[in-house]
Amino acid sequence: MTSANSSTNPSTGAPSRTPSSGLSSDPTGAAKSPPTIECRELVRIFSSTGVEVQALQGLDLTVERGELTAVVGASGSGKSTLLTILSGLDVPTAGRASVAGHDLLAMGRRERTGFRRHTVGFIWQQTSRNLLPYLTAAENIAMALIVARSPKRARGARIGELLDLLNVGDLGDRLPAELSGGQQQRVAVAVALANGPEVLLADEPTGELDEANSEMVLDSFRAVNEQLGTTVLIVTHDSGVSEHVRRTVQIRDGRTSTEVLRSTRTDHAGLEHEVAEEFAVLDRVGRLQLPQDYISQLDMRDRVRLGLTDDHVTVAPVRERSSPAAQDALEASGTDADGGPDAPRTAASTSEGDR
Ligand SMILES: Nc1ncnc2c1ncn2[C@@H]1O[C@H](COP(=O)(O)OP(=O)(O)OP(=O)(O)O)[C@@H](O)[C@H]1O
Repeated sequence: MTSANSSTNPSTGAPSRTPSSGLSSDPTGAAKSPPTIECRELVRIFSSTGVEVQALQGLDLTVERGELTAVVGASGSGKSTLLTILSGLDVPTAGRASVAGHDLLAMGRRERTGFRRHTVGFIWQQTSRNLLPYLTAAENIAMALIVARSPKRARGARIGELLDLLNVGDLGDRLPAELSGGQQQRVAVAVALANGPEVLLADEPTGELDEANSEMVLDSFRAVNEQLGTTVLIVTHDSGVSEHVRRTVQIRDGRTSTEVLRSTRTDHAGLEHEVAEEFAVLDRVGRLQLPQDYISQLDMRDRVRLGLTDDHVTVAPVRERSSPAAQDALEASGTDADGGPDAPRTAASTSEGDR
């Protein structure tokens, strides 16, 4: 089921903290820290040889401190563009973006360098891009500590801690070529954590790995998130990643379209169950994207009819009146020809009962 995520927490049924809405008010009234990542109406236009490509088309995204989030989307949907902006490697064309209190559009060169050195850690898809091939795993981490100007005397202990945290404690003396792809990525996570970043960003970190290695790497992200409290954002085209994170945001055509939130619920017998619920993202001006399969199934095109009831909104296809055959078929099925009051209920709903 897909519903707009504007008011309840799916795991408790209580008023939620609405992760995608961008609101930072706490329903309990307690003061709440600002989101670690916040994007509003983010636009990135690339111009090359006279052709403009809108990679991001007004993207909204809010990630609270300490969240572990995956951003998934098809090839070309804008995932890497978003990540290079959040890591300070690229600057958006318009909109607002901030990470750990740094305004990514207003940052000067010096702040940007400091931001990349101390605030964010980055993991690339290509295992070979993350590690220096002629240094051992431990030396790669040491190099990152030197760049971060970590005190020399603390480095040995920190390297050991990071290798243990990433479950590669016994592999510190190996060169990257002597490690499996999954082990290399786990060392890469350790390198990215060396500067003690508030935010860890990963671009397709499992893209070159088989299933078993992917699982291990994703478990490492979870361990880092839970044990260090680091905010983690992973972008991937692999929708299977959503099973490893509590929150998955789907990007379509440069904008966030849906979110899957996973939670643990306890039944009457005291047994715990993982529950995943899908929500449509409603932006600040009321726009949402209907899932493509809903649109196809109901053959919705160009315009739809909206209806407001006490507690939900309906979206119904508009049928052409001109075709008598279609009219007959619709009447036979008990559906109003123009998608009026008898029209079937469709995807978009803000009904409390639907959540
Ligand atoms: N430097 C660039 N110059 C021109 N167009 C670009 C540039 N970078 C990205 N694009 C375009 O922007 C769009 C989004 O690209 P992006 O790499 O962000 O998508 P993606 O979702 O990460 O795709 P993939 O999963 O294939 O890596 C694409 O149409 C791409 O061709």
